[in-house]
Amino acid sequence: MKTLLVSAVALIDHDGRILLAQRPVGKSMAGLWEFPGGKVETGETPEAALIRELDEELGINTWSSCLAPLTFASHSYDDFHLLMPLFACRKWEGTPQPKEGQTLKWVNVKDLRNYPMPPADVPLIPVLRDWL
Ligand SMILES: Nc1nc2c([nH]c(=O)n2[C@@H]2O[C@H](COP(=O)(O)OP(=O)(O)OP(=O)(O)O)[C@@H](O)[C@H]2O)c(=O)[nH]1
Repeated sequence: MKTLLVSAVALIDHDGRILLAQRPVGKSMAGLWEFPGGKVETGETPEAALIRELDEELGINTWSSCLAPLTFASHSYDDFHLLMPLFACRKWEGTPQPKEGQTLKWVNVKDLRNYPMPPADVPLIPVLRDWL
């Protein structure tokens, strides 16, 4: 099975809330809440992929030095294996906007489990809770 490398980030605001994006209708796993990010392209570092995706999806800018490695997901879906580093980021430029039809929501860490997430993300929730 193919391993897909996806880079994702927990953006953390001044109140310690995390930004979740709801996958739009028409995509796989529509309606589920996920961390901003996306596929790492050939020749790209996970950090560069994330900086690019944050610009494309949310219209914000950040820097490699502001991306702290936090944890990762490793999960087999039916047709691929997902390997997803999760970074934490507290510093960016601009205000996140839903540029790709997503719904955005700032969520308190203790409320994360009320937002249905892709199966790969579920084990990440306690890590965030312990870490924040
Ligand atoms: N960005 C992001 N992707 C995730 C998370 N959890 C998770 O399983 N994924 C999966 O990782 C892949 C991310 O790729 P992507 O974001 O570039 O792809 P996409 O929205 O176009 O989805 P697609 O595969 O349906 O075309 C998707 O298959 C997505 O379902 C998460 O928390 N954040």
